[in-house]
Amino acid sequence: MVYITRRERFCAAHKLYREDWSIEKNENVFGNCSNVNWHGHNYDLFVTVKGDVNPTTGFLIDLKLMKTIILENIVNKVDHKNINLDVDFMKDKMASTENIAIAIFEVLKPLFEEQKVQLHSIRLHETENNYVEYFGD
Ligand SMILES: Nc1nc2c(c(=O)[nH]1)N=C([C@H](O)[C@H](O)COP(=O)(O)OP(=O)(O)OP(=O)(O)O)CN2
Repeated sequence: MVYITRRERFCAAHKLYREDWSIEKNENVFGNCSNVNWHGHNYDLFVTVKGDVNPTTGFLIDLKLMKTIILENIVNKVDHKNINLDVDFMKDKMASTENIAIAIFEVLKPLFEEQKVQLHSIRLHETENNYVEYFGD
């Protein structure tokens, strides 16, 4: 079993905020991440797939194909967007790093299965110091 990883980057705005709570309660729970007028991050996204190497090509999957799948289905939808408002796969979800990573995994899993490789993990860095890894279970 071989693992291969592609990194992509995107910039996006969000806030951690529940509409059914007061501004004060949001501030108590989410701190400055609840700022009503949004804030942004430069996200680093690491997508890892696993499988067997094709003996003819030496590839697990063509990295150019991996790039295209990630760009078309994730990055083009989130880059320079508002995650709370603009992103279909984040509709009605809290825009935490955990939830974004899980949602990305759910979008990409079947697309890589079509290519006969298995999605192993999503690693999403929201800041230099904070990141989430999701393995699908
Ligand atoms: N469990 C989670 N906790 C927090 C999340 C999250 O997505 N999941 N998100 C945030 C904020 O949006 C943001 O990530 C934190 O910003 P900040 O504290 O500025 O992060 P830094 O790494 O830059 O902070 P340092 O304290 O300077 O390391 C908060 N919590």
